[in-house]
Formats: sequence, structure tokens, C-alpha cells
Amino acid sequence: MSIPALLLRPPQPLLRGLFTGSFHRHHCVSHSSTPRGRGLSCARPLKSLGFQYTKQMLPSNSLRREFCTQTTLKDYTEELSDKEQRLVDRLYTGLIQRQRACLAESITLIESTHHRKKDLAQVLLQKVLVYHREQEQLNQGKPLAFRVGLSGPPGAGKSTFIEYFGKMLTERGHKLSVLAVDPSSFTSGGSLLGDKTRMVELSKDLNAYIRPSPTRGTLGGVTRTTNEAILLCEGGGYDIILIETVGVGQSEFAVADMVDMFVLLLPPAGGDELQGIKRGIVEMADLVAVTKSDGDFVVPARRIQAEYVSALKLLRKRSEVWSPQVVRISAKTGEGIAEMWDKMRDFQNVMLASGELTAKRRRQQKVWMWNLIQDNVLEHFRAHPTVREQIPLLESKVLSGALPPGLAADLLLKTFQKRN
Ligand SMILES: Nc1nc2c(ncn2[C@@H]2O[C@H](COP(=O)(O)OP(=O)(O)OP(=O)(O)O)[C@@H](O)[C@H]2O)c(=O)[nH]1
Repeated sequence: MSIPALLLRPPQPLLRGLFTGSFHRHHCVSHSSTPRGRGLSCARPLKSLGFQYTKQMLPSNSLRREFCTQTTLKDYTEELSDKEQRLVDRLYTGLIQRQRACLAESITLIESTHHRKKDLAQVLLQKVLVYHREQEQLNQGKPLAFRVGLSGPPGAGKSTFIEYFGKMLTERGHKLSVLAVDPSSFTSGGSLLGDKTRMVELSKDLNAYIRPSPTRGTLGGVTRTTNEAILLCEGGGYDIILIETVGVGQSEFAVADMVDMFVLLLPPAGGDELQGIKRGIVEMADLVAVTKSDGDFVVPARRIQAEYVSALKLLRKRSEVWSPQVVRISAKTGEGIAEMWDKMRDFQNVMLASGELTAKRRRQQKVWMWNLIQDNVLEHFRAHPTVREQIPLLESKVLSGALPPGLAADLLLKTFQKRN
């Protein structure tokens, strides 16, 4: 993420003072070379970012990007001790040699909340990014992997489906990575997804890698590490990345901003059971699959399929080349799953050929960057001593109706600005 960060315009006065903590350390890096052993500097790099290296001063987009990546990597690398450098090199080499243990260790590193480990993770990510780009160039600019978001309410049949689908893909020579973003893991401490016992066969498959989301942190934090984990998995040679979420919260909106295709699994159940599914989630779906279409469930599955075919027709068209479709599948009998995969490939092909996929990925990079900024700015705002002190009082005044929310927000923002 430091590449887009390097191209940011000079910071606005309000924001200028904010970039002093982890955001700046991880995402804004100095252009000028930093002698080994010197601590990470915040003020100087930001100055150079904003005022010395403007768009006009560098020859072309691609050259500028190249320039930024290399110097970014160099700056971080010089900060590392020999031991740290060896760790990053070992993980990077192991990762691109497709060693699962190194992929697992690398993801653990990016999930770490430890201050120094976070720095190391960024160095590793930069190296993987460069490698990733080289590989994409060798692949005639085509993406290295197909990123698929998969969502559905609890009990929809997600794990049974992934088990069957995953085995089918690995038998066809693919390498599949399943990343589970589970919002329950940080609200209740429990874990709905990612539990390996849910996909017993697939977790034993050497061409499949299943990874639950970390159990700590905020949704923002988890989605950030998921984005980074996607890159690591792709660097590790996985060509299909499945990101699984439970379709009841905010996480699927975040996941939709990370993937090429969004697939919604729905059980053949009545309206009541599907109420938990937010309308917005259906709107994001590129493909809806009605699960458990076998035995007694075939009739209700057909009904749900017909309902969703009609409902999707009413939605605003999101693509020039693809209209969302509704299929019926059974992970018990396997019916419809190969056909579903064919449709997914059709989607990938038409989206790629039309240029929509590339455009979507570009947009997602920008969303990712702004999500990080938003998260960090908010973190700094909440951590500000005076603001933190005033929040409970102002919140209670807003709750009791004594203060309009707009005024309370203005007061807090002014307090924040004064001290920055
Ligand atoms: N008949 C039939 N039952 C299925 C099928 N797929 C899943 N089931 C059953 O549906 C139930 C829920 O399936 P899971 O795969 O655990 O569903 P899930 O969406 O992963 O559920 P959570 O882990 O709670 O999110 C289990 O009892 C499965 O045996 C299917 O294709 N046909």
C-alpha cells in the first residue's frame, strides 16, 4: 500500500498531524535513503512525499511506480537487522517456492499486531508485490488468480459446498486457497468459519490451503489482513482464492471490494430463514446458487431459484457484459457444481475480455487505500487524549438530546485539530 500512498498529494492541514503513528510508519515511506540502524522517521518522509516528489517530476506512470516500489523496498530493507533480513528472505523464498509452511508463517506475520513485526510484514509484502507484478507481466498482464467471494447465511451449506467444490478444483489441477472472514470471531470470540473440521477432506489436500481470519481486531483490521493474505496466497502459487463470509453482517461488503466475483449461497428455505440476508448482499451477487437441491429439497430449491431470477431482474445492472444468474446445486450429489464452475469461468472470461475486471481491480486498490486511511485516521482520532476524554460526555449529551450530533462532532473535531 505504500505505492499509492507515495503518490498522494500533499496532506491537508487537518490530516497533516495525523500521520505520525502506525499508518505513517507502514504506509508512507521516505524516498531518500535511510542509513542502516536509524529509526523510522515520520516527518521527513512525509515532507518528501508531499512536496518534493510530485507527479510532474517523474517521467511516466510506469517508471514512477517502478521508482517508488524500488525505493520503498530499499528504505525498509535498510532498516532491518541481519536477523530480520534473514527472516524476510526465508519467508519470501519459501513463499515463492510454494512452501505451505512459509505461506502460513507469512500470513501470521501480517496478522501480527506487534509493532516491529508489522514493519517486517510490510517489507515482505513489498517483495511479494514486486514478484507478483513480474509474474503478471509474464502472464501477458492477466491476473495470476481468480478471486471469489463466497457468502451465505449460517447453515446454507457453505462448508459442504467448499469441500466438494475445492476437491473438484484440485483434481482439475488448480491450487485453491480458502480464507475465511468471520465477524463473529471478534464480536463473540467464537468462530463460525475457518474451522478445519468443517472441511475435513479439503484440509488434507496438499493443493488446498484453508485459513481462518484472525480472532482479534476490528472488521477493518481483519479486512486489511485478508487483502494482504490474498496477495501472499497468489505469490505462493494459488490460482483460485475463495474468501468465505457469513452473509449476515458487514464483512461481505468489505469482501466484495476484494474479489473479482461475488457468489451467494442460499438454502432452499422460506422467507423467514432468509430474512437475515441483507438486500444489499443480494445486489452484490454475480451468481446466486441455491444449495441442497436434492431429494425433498428439489421443489423448494426450484421455487427459490425462480424467486431470485425475478428479483435479480429488477436490480440495477452493474456490468455491461454480465447479468447475475441463479443456479441450483447439491454438494451431496454434486449436481450442478461443475456447471456452476463453468459459469464462474464464463464470468471471468467475459469480464477480462471487456476490461471490466481490470478496471474493477484498479478501483479496489483505491478502495483498499482509502479504507486503510479511514481506519487509521479514526484510530488516531479516538486515541487523542482530549478527544478520548470528551467523547463520553458529548455522546451522553447527544443521546439525551441536549446537543445536536453535528455540533458534538464539530466540537470533537475542533479539539482534535487544536492539538495537531
Ligand atoms: N441434503 C443436503 N444437505 C446439505 C447439503 N449441503 C449441506 N447440507 C447440510 O446442511 C447443513 C449445513 O451445512 P454446512 O455445510 O455446515 O453449512 P454452512 O453454511 O457451512 O454452515 P455454518 O458453518 O453454520 O456457516 C449440514 O447438516 C449439511 O449436511 C446438500 O447439498 N444437500
